[in-house]
Amino acid sequence: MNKINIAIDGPAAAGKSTIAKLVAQHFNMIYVDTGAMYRAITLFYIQENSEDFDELVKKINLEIILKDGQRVNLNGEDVTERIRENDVTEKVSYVASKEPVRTFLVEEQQKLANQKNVVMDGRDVGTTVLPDAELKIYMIASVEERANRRFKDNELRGIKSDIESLKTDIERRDQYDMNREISPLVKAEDAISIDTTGLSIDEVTNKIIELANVKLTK
Ligand SMILES: Nc1ncnc2c1ncn2[C@@H]1O[C@H](COP(=O)(O)OP(=O)(O)O)[C@@H](O)[C@H]1O
Ligand SMILES: Nc1ccn([C@@H]2O[C@H](COP(=O)(O)OP(=O)(O)O)[C@@H](O)[C@H]2O)c(=O)n1
Repeated sequence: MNKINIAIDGPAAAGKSTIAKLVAQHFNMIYVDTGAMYRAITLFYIQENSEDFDELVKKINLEIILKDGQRVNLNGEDVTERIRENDVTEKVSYVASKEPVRTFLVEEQQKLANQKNVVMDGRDVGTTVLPDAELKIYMIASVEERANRRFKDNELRGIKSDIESLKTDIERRDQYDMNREISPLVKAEDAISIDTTGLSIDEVTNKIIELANVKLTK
């Protein structure tokens, strides 16, 4: 069976990471959550309290550990859970819009995928990081559905939130991500759009496995 890369892009809480992990498990592929990398650099930005992004990307020591699910180490400290907290969520779209940050992380992400056999999720994977990915998915869901999903997530993580403010945050980040200058969130021309509103995790996962099998048997 030949090797492929799968790119899954879309707005916050569309279901990208959950489905990407399951697809990667099914095909024994490597799973990369690019959002976690932007969150980690945002945490560093908060810690350093500096707007000098050229300096930040030079100083940061970011380590992505890709086994049994992705762990993220920032300057030697495991921050995999910490980067999900509200202070990071509030700033990540701003930090992710900065050119030095994007150049640095896109290069890191491309290194992770150069052996192929990667399922990578984010906002610009199919357009910028892996434009030659054999399968590209653009995953969406209604704001209502995504706020409800993120609310349940936060409850499980012990993070305080409410549906209305989650809806506002999700719409804010959607707008920020879609309207920024550098590699905005947009559906790649050759991406297949999947609206997961009302679909179960299994239904979405099986759909992508089906699409991937077509590519793998070519
Ligand atoms: N099709 C689906 N139906 C119901 N819940 C889903 C579905 N896909 C994902 N979820 C749940 O929604 C939440 C957000 O999904 P996640 O994969 O983190 O989204 P994203 O990576 O796009 O931000 C998770 O709790 C996940 O279990
Ligand atoms: N490839 C990517 C991934 C994330 N991001 C940014 O990082 C933020 C957090 O990504 P995420 O996937 O962890 O966020 P959720 O969609 O899971 O809430 C997004 O809102 C984007 O602003 C990006 O710019 N490019």
